Amino acid sequence: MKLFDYMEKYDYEQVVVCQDKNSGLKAIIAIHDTTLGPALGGLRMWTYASEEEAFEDALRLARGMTYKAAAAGLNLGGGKTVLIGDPKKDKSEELFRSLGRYIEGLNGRYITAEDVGTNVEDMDLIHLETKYVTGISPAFGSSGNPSPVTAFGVYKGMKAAAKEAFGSDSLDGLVVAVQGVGNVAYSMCEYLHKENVKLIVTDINEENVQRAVNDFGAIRVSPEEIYDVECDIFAPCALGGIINDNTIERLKCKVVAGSANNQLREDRHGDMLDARGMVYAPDYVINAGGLINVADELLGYNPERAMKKVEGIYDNILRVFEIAKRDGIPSYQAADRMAEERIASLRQSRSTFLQTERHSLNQR
Ligand SMILES: NC(=O)c1ccc[n+]([C@@H]2O[C@H](COP(=O)([O-])OP(=O)(O)OC[C@H]3O[C@@H](n4cnc5c(N)ncnc54)[C@H](O)[C@@H]3O)[C@@H](O)[C@H]2O)c1
Ligand SMILES: CC(C)C[C@H](N)C(=O)O
Repeated sequence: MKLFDYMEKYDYEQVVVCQDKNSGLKAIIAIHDTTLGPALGGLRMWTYASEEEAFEDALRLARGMTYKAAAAGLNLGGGKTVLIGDPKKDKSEELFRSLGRYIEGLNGRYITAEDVGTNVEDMDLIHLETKYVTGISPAFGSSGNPSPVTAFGVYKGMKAAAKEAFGSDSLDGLVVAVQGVGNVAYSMCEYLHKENVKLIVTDINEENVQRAVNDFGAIRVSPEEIYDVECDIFAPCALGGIINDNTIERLKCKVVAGSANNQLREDRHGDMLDARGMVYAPDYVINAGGLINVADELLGYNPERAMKKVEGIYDNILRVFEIAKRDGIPSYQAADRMAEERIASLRQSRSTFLQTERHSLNQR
């Protein structure tokens, strides 16, 4: 990847490469766009096969956060951090504190939170070095683990997608195939199980599969089989890029709705879903619950207020389908349009000069 070409193509503001030999820190903080506010996005810890893969992931995920915040109506920009390492073996206090110092150095341009491979304890370590971290322990007045709230939003968004596809938002009796039953999907399955959904699950982590089988009577399949099962809704809840040339032909569902970020490997895969008459609930609209929840910390965290906003994902998903029909475009494009229009209109209004301390003549 040619870094500057890629940054210019999607108009990224900044990429920070963090290295600390002592703690083993190798991390990339990508800030995509801060028109709407500070870039808020999670910290992913993953065993990337190459540095290039890590850069690509950070950049793609950061841009996704810009769109997620804009579409959710939040006053936040988009950013993300990837930390190269194995979350099962490579975590240490020094590692997260070292990263915390880099985040502090950005002076609030970027605020972090949990993502795949990180948890509340990791955020608490980062918090020892910087206030620019959300999703820390509730004892600090924070919102804690965002995953159950993300799950609630995905559940609500899935109901909206069912309404579009089947004419009713009841999920009772439907079959949902879930790829990856980790933090978000486990809580999502709880909601689905209560609504009498038949669950088919897969995961590369045997413990997680077993938990879903035991707790929700889910049927297990292998990670490869999940694309071939007969189901009403396919819920991608693991990693990105899984809607692609190899998988679309195999899917036997009417709806794709899940928590994973960057589900479409390329935009054209959204066109392919549309051409096959499938209802796709755009990833960053349906999975915004965790972001909405941690963003509420910036106002002084109020769980009732946050959950009320997360419920709005139902209407937001319906709004995306409306725009898609109105403009004759696939749903992923409709979501992009909704987000881009909000950023463009606020960019315009922010061009008005506002006096700040920095410009004050009193400073002379
Ligand atoms: N946690 C949040 O609040 C949140 C918010 C928005 C989006 N997301 C996105 O949702 C997805 C899941 O997040 P999470 O926090 O639940 O992560 P997690 O790590 O707890 O869960 C992911 C699960 O997917 C499994 N998995 C990985 N590769 C797989 C494969 N090829 N096949 C089957 N299973 C596989 C993992 O073993 C794990 O159990 C991620 O894409 C994340 O970026 C999470
Ligand atoms: C801010 C966090 C809750 C980010 C979350 N991992 C997401 O992708 O939305």
